[in-house]
Parts: sequence; structure tokens; C-alpha cells
Amino acid sequence: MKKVGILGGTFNPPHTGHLVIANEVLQTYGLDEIWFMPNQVPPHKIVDLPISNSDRLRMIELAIADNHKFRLETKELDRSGPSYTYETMKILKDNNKDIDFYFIIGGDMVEYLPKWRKIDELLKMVKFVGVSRPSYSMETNYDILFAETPQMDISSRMIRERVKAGRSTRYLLPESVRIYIEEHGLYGA
Ligand SMILES: Nc1ncnc2c1ncn2[C@@H]1O[C@H](COP(=O)(O)OP(=O)(O)OP(=O)(O)O)[C@@H](O)[C@H]1O
Ligand SMILES: O=C(O)c1ccc[n+]([C@@H]2O[C@H](COP(=O)([O-])O)[C@@H](O)[C@H]2O)c1
Repeated sequence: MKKVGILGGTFNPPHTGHLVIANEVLQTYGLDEIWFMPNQVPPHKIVDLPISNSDRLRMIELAIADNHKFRLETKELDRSGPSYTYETMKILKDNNKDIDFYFIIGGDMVEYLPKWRKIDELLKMVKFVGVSRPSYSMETNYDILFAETPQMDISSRMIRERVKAGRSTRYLLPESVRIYIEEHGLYGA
């Protein structure tokens, strides 16, 4: 069986935290690939700045361009409404019977797991891998895997706020994504 990690997210924008956790989980569990999967509508949060799907897609493509094990998975953009992971993984598993999926989540999402749609069914379909994130505990009653990663206090919100305030975002995200944000005037750049 092929082993594929999925990093689902809003990626508004993608940043160094995403890339580091993807790479660390890939190494820790000997995965073949990581698929970066942008959601259409995050199930649990309000997107606080309007951003087009095409800008998010382009920024993910730029962020992962230099790693042949990182891929873009656009399945959740095919349907409208909240992107419930259970619905998506049902489709991905049906279409890829030769793949074992590892769904990567940061500490904030580990805490939130009890509220996920059909979480008990979902836990039978994928292995969750939790990675720590500053300010969040990793406590959970669910049977999930963990991966040690360097902790980075970087979030998409932090990047958006810095861009808006005219502060530097260098090294917090790939240079190609930083330039894309600047050239396209995203987040008030
Ligand atoms: N710095 C980080 N350390 C560990 N996990 C992270 C980090 N940043 C994001 N993640 C995880 O990556 C996944 C996708 O995150 P997402 O695209 O929503 O980014 P975010 O930085 O949390 O965004 P926002 O600040 O807009 O809420 C989630 O599971 C999240 O927990
Ligand atoms: O299915 C759910 O109920 C659910 C609830 C919260 C988050 N998720 C998924 O978790 C991933 C990270 O979410 P986010 O909002 O932090 O980008 C993303 O793929 C979401 O679709 C899924």
C-alpha cells in the first residue's frame, strides 16, 4: 500500500509552518507523498478576508514547487458548502483503494476533533497525525498518532496581519509566496 499524508487547510496563505509539519510527518512515518488539500469553506471558522480560490491554489503551487513529494489535491473545491473531511475522505478512499491515508492536524485541530463531523467513522477511515502547535495542548481521548516537530508560532492570520500593517513577512513563508502576495496586492499589501 502507498502511504499518503493529507494536509487539509485553508492556506490563506500557506506558510513555513505548513511546510515544516508536512515534511516532518513525511519523514517520521515514511510516507510516499503529502497532498496539500485546500478546503472550499472551512467547517469551523469564518474566513476573515475575501480571497479567491485561484489565489489560494496558486500560492500553494508556489509553496510546494520545489518538493516532488508534495502535491496539490483540489477535491474539496469541487463541491460547495463546508468541506467536511468525512465526505472528502470517503471519495478519496473510494478512488484510491491502494492508499493508506494519514490526515495531518495541528494542536488546535486535535483539541477540536470531538466536534468534527462523523468523527468516529472518520477515525476508521484515516490515521490522524497530530503535531504540536504553540498555545495548544495535544490532549485527546482519541487513538491518534503524533509526530515531534519543531514548534513554530506562525499562522496565516499572523501573515495577513503583518502584510496589512506593512511589517516584514520574510522567512515566515516561502519567498515566492511572499512576492505573489506583494504583486497581487493581497491582504492589503
Ligand atoms: N505553525 C503551525 N504549527 C503546527 N500546525 C499548524 C501550524 N500552522 C498551521 N497548522 C495546521 O495546518 C492545518 C491547516 O492550517 P490553516 O491553513 O488553517 O492555517 P492557520 O495558520 O491555522 O490559519 P489561520 O491563522 O487563518 O487560522 C491545520 O491542521 C493547522 O492546525
Ligand atoms: O470535518 C470536520 O468537521 C472538520 C472540522 C474542522 C476542520 N476540518 C478540516 O481540518 C483541516 C484544517 O482546518 P482549518 O480550518 O484549520 O484550515 C481542513 O482540511 C478542514 O476541512 C474538518
